[in-house]
Amino acid sequence: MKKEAVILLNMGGPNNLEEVEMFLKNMFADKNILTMKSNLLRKFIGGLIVFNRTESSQEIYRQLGGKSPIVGHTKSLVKKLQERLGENVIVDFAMRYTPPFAPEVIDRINKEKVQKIYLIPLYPQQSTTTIKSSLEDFEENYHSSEGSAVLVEIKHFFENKTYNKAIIERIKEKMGSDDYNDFDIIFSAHGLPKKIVDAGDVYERHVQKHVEILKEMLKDEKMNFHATHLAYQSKVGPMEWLKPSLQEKLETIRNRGVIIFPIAFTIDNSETDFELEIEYREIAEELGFKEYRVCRCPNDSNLFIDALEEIYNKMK
Ligand SMILES: C=CC1=C(C)c2cc3[nH]c(cc4nc(cc5[nH]c(cc1n2)c(C)c5CCC(=O)O)C(CCC(=O)O)=C4C)c(C)c3C=C
Ligand SMILES: [Fe+2]
Ligand SMILES: [Fe+2]
Repeated sequence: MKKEAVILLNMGGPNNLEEVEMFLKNMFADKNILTMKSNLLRKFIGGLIVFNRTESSQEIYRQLGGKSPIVGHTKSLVKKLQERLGENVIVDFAMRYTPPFAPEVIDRINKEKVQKIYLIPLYPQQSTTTIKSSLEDFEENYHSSEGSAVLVEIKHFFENKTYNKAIIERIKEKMGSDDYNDFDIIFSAHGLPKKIVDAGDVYERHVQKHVEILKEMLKDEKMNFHATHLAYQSKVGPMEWLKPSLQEKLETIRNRGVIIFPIAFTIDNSETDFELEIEYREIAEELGFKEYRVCRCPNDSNLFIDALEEIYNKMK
C-alpha cells in the first residue's frame, strides 16, 4: 500500500522561556504578519516590536508554567489521530514560529517514501496571517527538499458539521445543568488589523459565517442563551483592528453571566489560558459579572478527531 502523511500545521508557541524571543522574531519576520513591501522596513519595525514585547510576553508564559500549552495539546491530538488512521498513514505536525519547524518534519517523512501529503492547518477560518503563511512555509521547504510527494491542502473547515459538534460539546461541558438564559455567549475571535481585511483577507467573513452556523446549531440543540455575540481579542500595537473588541463587548453586557468560546482556535494556547482565563476574567470581575466562564478548545477531543478523519477522507 502507498504511504501517505497527514501533517497538521499551526502557529506554535514557546516551549520554554528562551523560545519566547524566537517565537516573536519569527512571527514579526513573516511577510504575512507585517505586510509592508520593504524587507528592510519589516526588519526594522519587527525588531522594535520584538525588543518592546519580549519581556512582557515572557511574563505571560512564566505564569503559564514556563511554556505555551499549544505544543503539548497538539502532540496529544497527533497521537490520537495516528491511532485512528492506522499505520499506513503517518500523522505528524509542524509549527510556523517555534519547533518543530517544517524542515525537521519534512526530513522525517522523506525517509518514508511518502506518495501523498495532506496538509491540514489547524485554524477553522482562513487568513493570510495564519493558513496562507503556514501552507507557504511548508510548501517552500518541501519543494527545496528531495521529496516528490503530491501535496494536498485544505484552506478552512469552519463549515464542518462534526467540528462544530465538538464546539457545541465544549459549550455544554462548561454550562453543565445551569440555565442558559442566565448567560450571554460571546464567540471571541483573535483580532486582525483592519488594513489586512481591507486588502482582501477573508477571515472576518469566515468568522461571521461561522458564528451564524453555530447560532443555528445552538437553536437546534435548544441551548437558549440570553444573547449571542461576536467580539475580537488580542489586539497588538496602535493600528486599527477588527471590532468590537472583547473588552468593549463585555462593557455592553455586564451584570449577567457570560460564557466565552474562543472561536478562532482549535487548540488551547496563551490567548485562551492567559488572556481569556486570567486577564479578561479580572476585567469581567471588575465589571460585575455574576459568572465568567471560558470554554476549552476542541484540543484532542474525540469529536475533533472524528472531524479531522472526515476532512482527510474528503481531501482524498
Ligand atoms: C500583527 C500581529 C498579529 C496578527 C496579525 C495575528 C494573527 C493571528 N494570530 C492567531 C493565533 C495566535 N496568536 C498567538 C499569539 C500572538 N499573536 C500575536 C500577534 C498577531 N497575531 C502576538 C504578538 C502573540 C504573542 C502573545 C503575546 O506576546 O501576547 C497565539 C498563541 C500562541 C501561544 O504561544 O500559545 C495564537 C494561537 C490567529 C488565529 C490569527 C489570525 C486570525
Ligand atoms: Fe496572534
Ligand atoms: Fe494576546
